[in-house]
Amino acid sequence: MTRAELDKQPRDVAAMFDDIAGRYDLMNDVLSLGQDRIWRRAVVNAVEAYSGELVLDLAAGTGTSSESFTVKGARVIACDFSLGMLQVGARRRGGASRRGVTVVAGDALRLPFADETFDAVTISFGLRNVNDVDRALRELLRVTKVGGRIVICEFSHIPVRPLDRIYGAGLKVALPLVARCFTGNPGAYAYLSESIADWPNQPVLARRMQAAGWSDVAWRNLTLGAVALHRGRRLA
Ligand SMILES: C[S@@+](CC[C@H](N)C(=O)[O-])C[C@H]1O[C@@H](n2cnc3c(N)ncnc32)[C@H](O)[C@@H]1O
Repeated sequence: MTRAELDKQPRDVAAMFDDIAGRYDLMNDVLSLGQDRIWRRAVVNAVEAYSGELVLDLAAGTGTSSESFTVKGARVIACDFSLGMLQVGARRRGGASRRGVTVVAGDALRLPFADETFDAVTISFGLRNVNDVDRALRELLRVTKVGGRIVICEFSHIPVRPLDRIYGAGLKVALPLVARCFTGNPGAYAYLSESIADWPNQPVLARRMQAAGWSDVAWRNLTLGAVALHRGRRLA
């Protein structure tokens, strides 16, 4: 049973996701009470990928969202460094390159793509797990075409402080408890609540995106701010 700590050592993070890959999508539905489907739909709308475009779905995991980006004809590269997560997804889709989605193993801190490859890049619930967020934001910028866009979906903070504290305390108790019933790795879900509590709030993440070189940065809260969608553009 492997769990990552808040220093987010890449080996621990990848091993933790390898460990929970089989039940990952089921747990998302259970723990979010189905809200994850609403969040994913919001990401697809924000990415707005069209025919002829190439989209990078970074930290794609099992690729639950990846296929949705192909609906209007875009092609998607689903990239992750957990081979366990990628394999579960590829098995489910019937292959590593199916229905407009191609799976590529890679690290967010050293993306295996040339400069200015993608029309849009997106990362859902992945950035929080990367041990050098600013470097990942710069890598994402590097592989995005000038004029291209980024959409980040991540757990965030309810803007009303006392509510956020109550919510955080609830997560700390509930996540490992529920995970104990459904998975053999409650530690991974203790890490989830700890990493959410430790994650910067919406304005701070927006400033870090700007510092990495992203322009027109804005965000929108989902589920009262429990999740936030940040967007930006590469202008130069
Ligand atoms: C919570 S899952 C999110 C999966 C998927 N995006 C989703 O929305 O369900 C986080 C994913 O980030 C991946 N990840 C974390 N750090 C990474 C890195 N440095 N490079 C590539 N993938 C990474 C993990 O392997 C894991 O699959």
